[in-house]
Amino acid sequence: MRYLNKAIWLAWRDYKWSIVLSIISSLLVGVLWGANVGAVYPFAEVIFKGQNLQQWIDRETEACETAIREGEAEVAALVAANADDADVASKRQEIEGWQGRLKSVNKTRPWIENYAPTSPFNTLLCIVAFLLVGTALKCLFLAISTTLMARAAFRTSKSLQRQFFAKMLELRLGKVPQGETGDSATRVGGDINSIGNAISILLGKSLREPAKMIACVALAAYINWRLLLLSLLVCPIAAYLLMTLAKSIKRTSVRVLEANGRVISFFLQIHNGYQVVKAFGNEELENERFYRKTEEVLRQQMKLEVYGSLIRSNNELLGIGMVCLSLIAGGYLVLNQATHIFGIRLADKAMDFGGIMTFYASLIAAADPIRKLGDVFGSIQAGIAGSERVFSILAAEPAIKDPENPVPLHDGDIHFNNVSFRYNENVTVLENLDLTIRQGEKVAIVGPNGCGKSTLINLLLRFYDPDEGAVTIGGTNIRDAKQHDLRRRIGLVNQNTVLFNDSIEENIRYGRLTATDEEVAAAGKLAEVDAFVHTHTTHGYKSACGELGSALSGGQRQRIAIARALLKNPDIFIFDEATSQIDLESERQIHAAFERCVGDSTAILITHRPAALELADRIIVMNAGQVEAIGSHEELLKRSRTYHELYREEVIQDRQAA
Ligand SMILES: Nc1ncnc2c1ncn2[C@@H]1O[C@H](COP(=O)(O)OP(=O)(O)OP(=O)(O)O)[C@@H](O)[C@H]1O
Repeated sequence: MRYLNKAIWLAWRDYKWSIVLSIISSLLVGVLWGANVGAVYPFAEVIFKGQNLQQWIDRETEACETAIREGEAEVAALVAANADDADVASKRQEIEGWQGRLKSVNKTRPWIENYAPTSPFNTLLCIVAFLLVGTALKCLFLAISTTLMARAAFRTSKSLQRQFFAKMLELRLGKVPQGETGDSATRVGGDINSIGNAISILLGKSLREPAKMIACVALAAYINWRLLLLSLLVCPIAAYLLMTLAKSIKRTSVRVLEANGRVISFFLQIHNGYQVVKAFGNEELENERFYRKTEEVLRQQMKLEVYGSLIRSNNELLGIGMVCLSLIAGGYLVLNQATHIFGIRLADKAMDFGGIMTFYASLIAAADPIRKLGDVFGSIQAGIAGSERVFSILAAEPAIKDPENPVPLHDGDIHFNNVSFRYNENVTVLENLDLTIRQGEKVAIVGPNGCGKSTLINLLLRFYDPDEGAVTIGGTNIRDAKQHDLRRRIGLVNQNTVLFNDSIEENIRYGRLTATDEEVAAAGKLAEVDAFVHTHTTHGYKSACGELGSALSGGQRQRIAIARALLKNPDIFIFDEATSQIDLESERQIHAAFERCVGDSTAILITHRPAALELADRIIVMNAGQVEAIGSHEELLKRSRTYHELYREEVIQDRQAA
């Protein structure tokens, strides 16, 4: 509940007035509900007996006065006969009951005499009009209450979604476990919606229905509080069952959310990797796996349904239990015109027909909100479960943070200073690595697969922080600068080029959102996007790239990525080459584009390709997380065994490809 309270506090902070007005409207709904039930009394007492209100008040006054007179006579007789004190006190209490009743009748009398209609039929019309107006007003306040609360709840859940999105971007850096995509998708979708739903129910229905219930219970208490207490005897048992079920509902709600996350993760994985599934003919297997995952959701959802129906039954039985107890006891009192059952006083004075009918009506009317509250339990528990999952993410500290007092970065050489790094405890990826890349220099980094080349770039971009050592630019540790200040200087074209599902033009503009159409076109031209955009696409730069750039080839995607990085006008250009996706002609075009685009910037090229090595002033050979050798192509062929091997393999591959 602690986390759901946080969500409620957020709603309160931002939408106070909506909530206040909604709560006032809810309370008015309750009052009007009780008032409508109160109309049963005049129906039973006045209309059924064919009287008007004036006749009724006269009859009431006479009945009270007679009862008081007879009671006082009985008390006098009891005192004279030296009867038991308790009997005398009990009789006196009864007289006080009638006196109280007479007092209220006398208070009402002027109103009835001045304003009430004189014929029974007109009295009936007035009661019907009161019912109609009361119900119309109740509907109006209900609409106001639900609309205002929905506004506050939905806006809060949208704001939570925005916070979650920003947090997700913040948290995706560094060595924190990232969780499954589907799980995050479930949190930002289903979980946050369940929070909104719970806020709306907690501050709406959960106040409105009890308000209705309280109004009815208050009316019942006014008529006969002792009988009401007797009716409420079933409440503790029902409350205990409710608490037990609430715990189970919360636990199961968490399981439903988690299982749903797994279904979505699996769906996304197969959705993206469908070609592999098809190519290996594993459709049956994946259908079977998906079936099992959805079965798990179904199992938990069915459990939730059973708990929900148990809560509804519990509440319904509570309502009917209250009514049954009062039916038996109240029926006995009225039929026997008694005030005691088994020697226990249950009424101040003998109850009349109208009184007991209104009492029953108010208990039945109180049972309806109790039944409705049965439905809200599941939603509130789902909201509690959802809020725990969402707020635990919102409260998480990012692994990569800006320093409290950031210093500005200046252009200059890049130093990897005795850097060691591991993604997990067991495997060291970079070990005591020292490397300097001079400002404006073009270097190529080569090395066998998995030797840590991309990791080096990840550290330079501060996607991770080194475990030991430091990365500096122009003598400043990049950890002392703002992340934005660092990354705005770097243009990245990485191995798995990610394009968004937008036009080619907009994907290029992503490098600098303020770039004009002309600047975008110029970057496209320089990066050789022009070479395919006019011949291979239907709408030129306006053509869509497809989801993750799926409508384009690997080489085309990389050229768009180069144009995008170029538009940023970076000080440092990083090009992590995905050689496997690209044929020799595309590779040539990409290298030409790269050479033209880099200009005076520092350029780091991660490649295996012999052709690309010609673009570099120096070649850095990495092996097993360390710099093994640095030099020109000719020097390295002589000095570095690793380089020699790599070069030979690539040249053979190129020959075969040609
Ligand atoms: N996010 C990660 N979590 C855990 N281990 C990782 C992660 N990324 C890379 N590694 C591991 O770190 C090592 C270095 O990976 P890196 O991507 O830096 O190699 P690389 O030299 O760029 O390889 P390639 O030439 O194949 O791209 C590999 O053993 C890899 O399995």
